[in-house]
Amino acid sequence: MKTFDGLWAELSEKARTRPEGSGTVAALDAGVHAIGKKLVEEAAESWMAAEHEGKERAAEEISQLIYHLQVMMLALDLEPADVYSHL
Ligand SMILES: N=c1c2ncn([C@@H]3O[C@H](COP(=O)(O)OP(=O)(O)OP(=O)(O)O)[C@@H](O)[C@H]3O)c2ncn1[C@@H]1O[C@H](COP(=O)(O)O)[C@@H](O)[C@H]1O
Repeated sequence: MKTFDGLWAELSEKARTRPEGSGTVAALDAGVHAIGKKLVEEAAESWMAAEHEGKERAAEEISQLIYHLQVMMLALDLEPADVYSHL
C-alpha cells in the first residue's frame, strides 16, 4: 500500500525525470495557480464526501487531496521536513 512518503518519493522522481505522459509533470508545468485550484477543489470534495457520501468516498477524496498537496509542495520546492517543522 502506498504511503505519504512513498507517494512523495514517486512524485519527486517524476518532477526530476519528467517522464512523458505524467499528470504530475503536466500539473507542475501548469503552475501554482492551477495547482491551487485543484487543491481547493479536492478539499471541497473531501468535505462534501465526509458530510454526505460516507467514509469510503471521503477516504478516496482525501487521498486525492494528499496528492494535490504534494504537487503544491513540489511546485514550491518544499520538503516534507519544511512542513513537519510547523506541526
Ligand atoms: N494519486 C494520484 C492522484 N490522485 C489524484 N490525482 C489527479 O487528480 C484528479 C482527480 O480529480 P477528480 O476526481 O476531481 O477528477 P477530474 O476532475 O475529472 O480530473 P481532472 O479532469 O481535473 O484531471 C485525477 O484525474 C488525477 O489527475 C492523481 N494523479 C496521480 N496520482 C498518483 O501519482 C503518481 C504519479 O502519477 P503521474 O504523474 O500521472 O504518472 C501515480 O502513482 C498516480 O497513481
